[in-house]
Amino acid sequence: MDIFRALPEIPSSFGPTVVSIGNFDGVHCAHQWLLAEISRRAHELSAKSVAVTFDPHPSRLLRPIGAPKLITPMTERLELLRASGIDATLVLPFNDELCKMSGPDFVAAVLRDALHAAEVHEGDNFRFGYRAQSQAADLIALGHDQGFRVQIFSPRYIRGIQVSSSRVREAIQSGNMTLARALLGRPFSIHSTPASGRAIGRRLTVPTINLAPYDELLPADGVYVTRMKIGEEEFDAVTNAGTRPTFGEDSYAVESYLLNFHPVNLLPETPLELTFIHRLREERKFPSPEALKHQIMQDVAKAQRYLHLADLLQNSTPPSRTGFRARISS
Ligand SMILES: Cc1cc2nc3c(=O)[nH]c(=O)nc-3n(C[C@H](O)[C@H](O)[C@H](O)COP(=O)(O)O)c2cc1C
Ligand SMILES: Nc1ncnc2c1ncn2[C@@H]1O[C@H](COP(=O)(O)OP(=O)(O)O)[C@@H](O)[C@H]1O
Repeated sequence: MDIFRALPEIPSSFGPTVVSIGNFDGVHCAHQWLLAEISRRAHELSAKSVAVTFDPHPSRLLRPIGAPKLITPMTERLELLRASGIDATLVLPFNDELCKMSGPDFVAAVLRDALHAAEVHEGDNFRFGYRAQSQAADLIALGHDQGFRVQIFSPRYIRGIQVSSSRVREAIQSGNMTLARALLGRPFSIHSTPASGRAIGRRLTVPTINLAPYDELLPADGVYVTRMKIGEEEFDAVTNAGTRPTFGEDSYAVESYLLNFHPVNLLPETPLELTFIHRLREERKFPSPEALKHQIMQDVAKAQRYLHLADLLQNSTPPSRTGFRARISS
C-alpha cells in the first residue's frame, strides 16, 4: 500500500481512483466493508482504491479538550488499512489551512486534481469542508460537476447497534469487550512497550509485565482475560487495568500475569501487543496481599476456562453476514 502524507507526494499520473474519505478510527466492520467495496470497484474500473484520512484526528484541533481518545493510533490504523487490501492511503495533515477549506475547494484540490477520482464512496452521515458544512448531497452534486460518481451507503447494524467509532469507544470504555469485538470485527488490542513495575507483585502477589504509559483509548478499569504478544510470541494472560488500591497510593498501571510464561528477553523497546478478550471483574481494594493473591488465582482459573471454551467455539462458528444497502448516484 502506498502512503502519501501530502498532496504533492501523489504522482501526477496516479489514478483514476475509487476513494473513501474518513477518520477510519478503529477500522471497524463498517469501515472494512467500505474498504472492500472500494477495492472491488477499483478492480472493476482498472482504477486504484484510496482511503483519505487525517492526522491528527480533526477533533484534536477543533475541540482539544474532550477530543476522543483513539481506538487505533495512526501506526495501527495504517497497518489495518494496509491489511484491507486497498492500494493507497492519503494521510492529510489536519491543520488550520485544511480546517478552513470549503467543501467545494476540498473536492477540487483533493478528489479532482490530486486523486483523479472516478468514484467516491461514503456513509450517509458524511460531512466535509469548513465547519462540516457540506454533506453527502453536496458531494453528489459536486461529483456531477467534476466528473465522478458518488455512492452513499446506509449505516451498518450489528446486534441492532449502528456500527460507528463512537459506539466502539463506548463499548471499550465500559469494558464490554464482547461488543467491541463484534463492532470491530476483531478483538480490541493496544500496542506498547514494557515499563518497570514496583516489584511488589513478585514478592506479594504474582509477577507481571507492566505496560509503558499509554495515552490513547483503554478499557474501563478492571481485570480482563487477555493475550499478550511479545515480539512474535503470544501468551495467554490475565490483566489488571487500574490504580491498584490494595497497595495504598493510587498509581495507574496496565499489567499482565502471563499464564504460560517462560522467560523472554524484555527490553524497554520490545514491542508488546495486548489484546483484551473478556472482562472478568472490577478492580477492588483487598484487605491484604494474600486475599488479593487468592482472588488473582481465581481470575486465572476463570481465564483458563474462558480461553479454552473460546478456542473450542472459534473452530465451530460460521462466518457472519454483512448487510449494507447502497444508494447510487449517477
Ligand atoms: C489479574 C490481576 C488482578 C488484579 N486485581 C487487583 C485488584 O482487584 N485490586 C488491586 O488493588 N490490585 C489488583 N492487581 C494489581 C496488583 O496489586 C499489582 O500486581 C501489584 O500491586 C504489583 O504492582 P507492581 O507491578 O507495581 O509491582 C491485580 C493484578 C493482576 C495481575
Ligand atoms: N507469569 C509471569 N507473568 C509475567 N511476568 C513474569 C511471570 N513470571 C515471571 N515473570 C517475570 O517477572 C518480571 C516482573 O517481575 P516484577 O518486576 O517483580 O513484577 P511486578 O513489578 O509486577 O511485581 C517480568 O519482567 C517477567 O520477566
